[in-house]
Amino acid sequence: MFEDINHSGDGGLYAELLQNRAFQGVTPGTSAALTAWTAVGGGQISVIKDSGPVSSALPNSLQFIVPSTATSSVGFKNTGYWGMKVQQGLTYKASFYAKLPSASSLSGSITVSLVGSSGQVLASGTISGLTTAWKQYQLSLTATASGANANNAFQLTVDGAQNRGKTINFSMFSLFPPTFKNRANGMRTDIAQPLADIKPSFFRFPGGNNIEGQSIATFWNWTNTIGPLVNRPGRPGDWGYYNTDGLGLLEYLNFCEDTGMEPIMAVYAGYSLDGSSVPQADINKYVQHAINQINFVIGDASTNQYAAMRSQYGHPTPFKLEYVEIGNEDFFREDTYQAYRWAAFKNGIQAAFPQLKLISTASYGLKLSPAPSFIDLHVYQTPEWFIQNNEIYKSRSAYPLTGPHILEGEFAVTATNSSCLYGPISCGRLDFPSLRGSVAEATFMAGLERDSNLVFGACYAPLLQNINSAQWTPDLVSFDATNTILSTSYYVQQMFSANRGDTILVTTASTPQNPLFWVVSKNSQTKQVFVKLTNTGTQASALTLNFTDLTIGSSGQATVLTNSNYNAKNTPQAPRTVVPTTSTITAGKQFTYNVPAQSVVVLALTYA
Ligand SMILES: O=S(=O)(O)O[C@H]1C[C@H](O)[C@@H](O)[C@@H]1CO
Repeated sequence: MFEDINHSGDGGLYAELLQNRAFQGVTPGTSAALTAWTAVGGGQISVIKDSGPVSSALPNSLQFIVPSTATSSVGFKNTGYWGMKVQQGLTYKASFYAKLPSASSLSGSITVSLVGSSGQVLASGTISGLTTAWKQYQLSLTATASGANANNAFQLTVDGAQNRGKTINFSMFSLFPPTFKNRANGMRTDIAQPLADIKPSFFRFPGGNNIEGQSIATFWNWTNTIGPLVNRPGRPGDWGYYNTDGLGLLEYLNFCEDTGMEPIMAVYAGYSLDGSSVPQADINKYVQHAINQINFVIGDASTNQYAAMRSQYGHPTPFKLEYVEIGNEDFFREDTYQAYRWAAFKNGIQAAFPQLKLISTASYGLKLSPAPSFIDLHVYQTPEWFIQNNEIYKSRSAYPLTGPHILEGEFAVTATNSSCLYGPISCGRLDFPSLRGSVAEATFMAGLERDSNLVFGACYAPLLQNINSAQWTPDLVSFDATNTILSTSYYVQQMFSANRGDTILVTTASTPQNPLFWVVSKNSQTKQVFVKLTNTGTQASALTLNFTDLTIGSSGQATVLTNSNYNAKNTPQAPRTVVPTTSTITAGKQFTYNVPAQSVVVLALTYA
């Protein structure tokens, strides 16, 4: 499940290295408008509302003035998102728009470089040919040395003595390292690769809260997130920072394709976080907006104008799309969801796309018409809750198969104190996932797998956090400009997802369940059996497995996540405290496996 929370996108998975690259959403003339930008050599910089902006989407420019007393090189630099990684041998793609606001000429060229924390030049190039018209300049910068740390910067300078008193306006800067699968405007490789390594089957996006807008006026409007970056205005995100929307609808879809994930795409459903609902009289405009969004994804480019945009931007064929989510957590405004919003979107979208599976986001059991066939349920709880509720969906009377099928679209152990699930660290909130929490999540997930005739998908949330700016902890993967920290819960997601059966095997327990929990499945393609086990207790426990119907190979692989400290965590200071270990075990039609204390185990067996 992905949304731009904790700088998951801007400053995270989206590989743009420059923060505040286009002065979106800032107030000209303020110091905040210059976030991440600083002057070099006495250059004078300020953000102005440009009378002749680079585009209507980007009204602000960086105005740079060479002091009349300049004697050496002067300019400015961007320090990235709490730093930026510069690696020797990598080629960085830099670009920006520039113009001379009044008839003048620049003597010499602009030097564009990557500089280390003590000013050493790590890469450098020059551009020239500025005119009084906006023009985009692009250059590749190959680093001849690595930055000693993350405190590197992207810098532009001119010869001060030669250009005293001159003014240059700039906008839409960009600096990209090599990206995941070399996608233009793509993803940061050392975050995308661990996500791909989970072998996820789907990607729920773009929210979560971040689709809803703080107000109706600022909902996630997909049309502002496609096309050339210079035409993307960005928007005030729902987690306290402005979203550039450089990571937009097509970038999400390309990422899904590059990692083999199927999108579970949300559409804005007319409820925003200030509690407002789009009035019934206006709702059909938003339904059409959603239909257009879906046509961008799966429409016929030869007949539909929004599908034609997809083709124009590089993807002529439709993407794969099976599920569309109607809003997010609309249980906060069940009155309007029940009265008209659900029906408007369900009926409107289903008429246009009969094959799509539409997911409700209201409470389970809320009477909706038409009745939803799919529903997204969220839970943030304590380790004990997840263990005690591992059979929550087992009851056919409480959850009939004829009722809505379930996406557990957000779940995580967030705290150790049930009266403080969303509170501060001081009252029991987790800063990073703990082994205890991850064992509890695995116990719950084993139950979801056992009930996968009702539960069609599950995903941990939130996915990512930049440790310099987190609004929500714990998160599956943490990072800063140079490091990525995979949590104990990350390993649980990976162990469960990468070892996936297509058929659940019924088991009869010879020992009491608690503190042992399990789910057994087989993959009829690979002829494998997966035994997923948790031991929530503090003592190892021997488990004898008898396979009555299958001929099991004599050896298998055991992947184990455990630690003697039940509260152990992978943190920036100790990122690999708890990592899975894999070993070969003796298996067969009957064998005993000693399940380690406080552990998550996946036994991968073969069958004839
Ligand atoms: O403040 S919350 O509503 O609890 O926010 C939660 C629920 C929401 O869908 C998601 O964006 C967020 C954390 O993943």
